[in-house]
Amino acid sequence: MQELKLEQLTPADFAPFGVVLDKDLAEKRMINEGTTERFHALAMADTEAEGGRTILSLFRGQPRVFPYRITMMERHPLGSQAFFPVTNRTWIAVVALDDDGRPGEPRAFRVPGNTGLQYGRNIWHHPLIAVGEPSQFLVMDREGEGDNLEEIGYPAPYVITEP
Ligand SMILES: NC(=O)N[C@@H](O)C(=O)O
Ligand code: NI
Repeated sequence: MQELKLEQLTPADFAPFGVVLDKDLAEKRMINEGTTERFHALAMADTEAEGGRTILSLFRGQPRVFPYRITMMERHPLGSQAFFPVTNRTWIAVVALDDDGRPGEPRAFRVPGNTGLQYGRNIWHHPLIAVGEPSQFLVMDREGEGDNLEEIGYPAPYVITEP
């Protein structure tokens, strides 16, 4: 079993996999007579393939138990998937580039509780990894026809020793 080290998240490091949803990276607009700051267009959903449409859901993830084994990855061939934490708690994202139709070497990022991520369409990622306590996330992804979930196991598991 190979140890998967947690990396600090940077937009550049995450760029091959998707977009970091961070208000400080967004265009800020003052609206509503100056009473509201609009952090505009953190991401653009990519959900229209094969007649899909964008939906917004709420996930409540139970915390994973560590050491946590990464034994599989998934991807959504027809749409992007964005997670934004509602409960301000650090979480973990595990992603991988494609290697001839299978997930390549995974990378694990520690994500601050005030930061979200959008996985690009067809990007390998591990299902939600909540840490410490049940954690809620707004999730923007695709509803529609077609098979939008592909899951593949790793021949040998990776392990995240501690969050
Ligand atoms: N299954 C589901 O809706 N969630 C996963 O895609 C995930 O990435 O957590
Ligand atoms: Ni997913």
